[in-house]
Amino acid sequence: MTIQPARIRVLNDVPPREGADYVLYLMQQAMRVPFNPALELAIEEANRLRLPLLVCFGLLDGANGFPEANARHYAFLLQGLSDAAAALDARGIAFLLRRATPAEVAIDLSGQAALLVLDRGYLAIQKSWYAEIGRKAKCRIVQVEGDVVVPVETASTKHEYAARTLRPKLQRLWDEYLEPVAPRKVEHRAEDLPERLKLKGGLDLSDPDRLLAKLTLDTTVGPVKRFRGGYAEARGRLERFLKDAFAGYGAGRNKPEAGAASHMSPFLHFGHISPVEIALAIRAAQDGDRDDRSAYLEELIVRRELAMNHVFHTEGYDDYARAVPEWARKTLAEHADDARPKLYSEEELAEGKTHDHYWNVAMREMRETGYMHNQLRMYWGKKILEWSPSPEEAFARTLRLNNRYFLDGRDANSFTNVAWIFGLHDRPWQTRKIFGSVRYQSENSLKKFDAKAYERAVTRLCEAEDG
Ligand SMILES: Cc1cc2nc3c(=O)[nH]c(=O)nc-3n(C[C@H](O)[C@H](O)[C@H](O)COP(=O)(O)OP(=O)(O)OC[C@H]3O[C@@H](n4cnc5c(N)ncnc54)[C@H](O)[C@@H]3O)c2cc1C
Repeated sequence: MTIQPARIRVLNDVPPREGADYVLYLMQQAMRVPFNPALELAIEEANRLRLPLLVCFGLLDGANGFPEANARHYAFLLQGLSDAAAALDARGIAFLLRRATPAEVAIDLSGQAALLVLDRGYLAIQKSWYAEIGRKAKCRIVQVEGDVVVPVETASTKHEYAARTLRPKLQRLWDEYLEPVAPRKVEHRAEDLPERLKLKGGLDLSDPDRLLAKLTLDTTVGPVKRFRGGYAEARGRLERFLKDAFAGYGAGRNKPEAGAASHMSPFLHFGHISPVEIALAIRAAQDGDRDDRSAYLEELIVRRELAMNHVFHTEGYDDYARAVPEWARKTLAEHADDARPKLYSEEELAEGKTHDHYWNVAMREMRETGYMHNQLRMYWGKKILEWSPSPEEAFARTLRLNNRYFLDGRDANSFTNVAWIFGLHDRPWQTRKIFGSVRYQSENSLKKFDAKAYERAVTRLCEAEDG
């Protein structure tokens, strides 16, 4: 199966270097071996040039750390990298993990590379690494989009107004992109790497939890037991979801207690599983009907890729003034002086010390286990807007809490969905206090599902974290 040309961009159109030691792949987003078009393209190129492949990753910590990442995120990241390193080794491919910025690692190793393959990524920090690499790497550079179904620029060339405007564009194209990525034969194994390249400065990933302890990180938010990173974990969860919970997803996805959620978001965020692999598994599922399938693909492809579209086209996606549409900022400003019957500090919110019992339960799930069901995330965010002194402050708090506690935080989905709370991708509704015409969510939405059963599930999950 060839890699769709629209996934590939040549950043530096020079011929592959002659007399090079390897083909280099900076695996900084698609941190997995299966369904990884960048990896397979790198293998094809290495075979063609009769070279081994070297895969690398730049690990940031301390003052250099990835923005807003803490020990919870790093634990999951390292577990996934350890899994990927073992899978690469099994295919005869060398993996080098260095404590440096991704740009430093790639630029340094590009000196002996025939060509460099990169993943794509649309957050500001990812774009800054790739821009630096594009300027300084000393060889041909090819970038491959492996973490969306339809490449962002192919799906649409503009900032989309809402899901309804992007959906038909994606639906027209997605069959073309829902193709398996066949593993290529590795013709020149890592043993072929010359002696002088015996990977100096590499970190040992055989025990990711031990490596975690050596890093300088924000440890005030710790690892969770509920989720362990890596492709094997992601695939296992997906299979359990398809067997036990997928039938009924269409009707049950709005019921947090029903278990009708795949929990794929942390794995998607870290690139531990491909959205193409998930979508193909959904299409092939034995259980579940048309409704379940289309509801899931709506979330996985339309909603997720709408978020990519927003971040791609919005320079200040983390800034209230630039991420929230004008009509929504205007109506929220008109109601900025409305009396707020309840006001909480960010600490009170983080600790779940509000008058709203089920909001506190949801906050506990997030704080202690790193996840919350989509239905409750909407309620959670709308209440922060209601209980904060201004919409600007509410936006900043929601984003900080989101990115601090969720394992899937700091994602295009995080920035887009937080902005959705404030009116992005939505339309004006009936006007009311504080919210103006931005959509409101009342406590009545808690009556649409079995909140007590949800609370029992959260208690069990949190006890398992303590045990
Ligand atoms: C205020 C708020 C904050 C959010 N923050 C994040 C975040 O930080 N990171 C994140 O990944 N998602 C976020 N979401 C979107 C959504 O809630 C999660 O993606 C979803 O709950 C993840 O759980 P799951 O994998 O079990 O979902 P499932 O229901 O099993 O859905 C499958 C996949 O579809 C995608 N998806 C589902 N719902 C949405 C959605 N509303 N928008 C975009 N993609 C979606 C996700 O990739 C998800 O993994 C947020 C939503 C809201 C309202």
